[in-house]
Amino acid sequence: MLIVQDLAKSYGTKPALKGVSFAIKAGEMVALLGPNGAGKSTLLQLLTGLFSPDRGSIQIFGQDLNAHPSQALAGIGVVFQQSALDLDLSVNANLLFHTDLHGLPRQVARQRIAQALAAMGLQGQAKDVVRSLSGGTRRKVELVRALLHQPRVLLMDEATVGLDPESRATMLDAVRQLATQQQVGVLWATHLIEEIKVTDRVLFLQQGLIRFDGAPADYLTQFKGLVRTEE
Ligand SMILES: Nc1ncnc2c1ncn2[C@@H]1O[C@H](COP(=O)(O)OP(=O)(O)OP(=O)(O)O)[C@@H](O)[C@H]1O
Repeated sequence: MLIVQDLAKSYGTKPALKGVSFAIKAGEMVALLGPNGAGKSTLLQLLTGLFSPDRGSIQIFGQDLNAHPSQALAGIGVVFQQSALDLDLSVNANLLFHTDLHGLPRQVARQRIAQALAAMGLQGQAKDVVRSLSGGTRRKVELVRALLHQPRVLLMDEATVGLDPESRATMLDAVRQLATQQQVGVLWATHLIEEIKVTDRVLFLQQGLIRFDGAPADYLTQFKGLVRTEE
């Protein structure tokens, strides 16, 4: 679903990524970890096409991001830590804005939105203005939004930060099910042990390089001091 090869990026003379390679398979949920400044945000920004790498390549569902950006980006869904919703619009209007951007016919879009909201238990909230929703509900709407164009890869950038434990668990369950049942590949940036445990694999980034790529249990044995339990 996602193939990253020898990715490098510097800001001026300061390297942020020094040659990062990994792949994510269909249905695989991968935790992305690393201390502050490790290069996680840079990696996620490169994966979303926000800027170009100095070296290396990214392929999303067989499309090269550099050569075919719009086809490649059509295969990716993103939930950022920062909200991407318009607080003054209804849930429905926000979601339709996203499906319009992706060129989905309105009839298809309305069906998908209704189904996706129901799947997250939000069927009663379509007409609510986003500003009136709780943080947890807003984040669920963000997840619905990220999935409406049916991406093959989902990027979650510390998407549960600021949520209460119950909302975190709901998001985590929803994404875990999505990976397993719909074979979406997931890259989940986090610092929390609870979130790492349910993933299939851990990528640990440090100073722009992958220092660990393997099973969550092995990661936790080797690097336990570097992750947190829920605050
Ligand atoms: N716009 C920028 N200009 C200059 N340097 C930058 C810029 N963005 C990031 N950096 C530097 O690149 C390195 C990697 O930063 P990055 O934000 O990718 O790490 P991170 O793992 O996401 O950290 P955090 O967890 O603190 O967000 C750091 O040394 C950072 O200071």
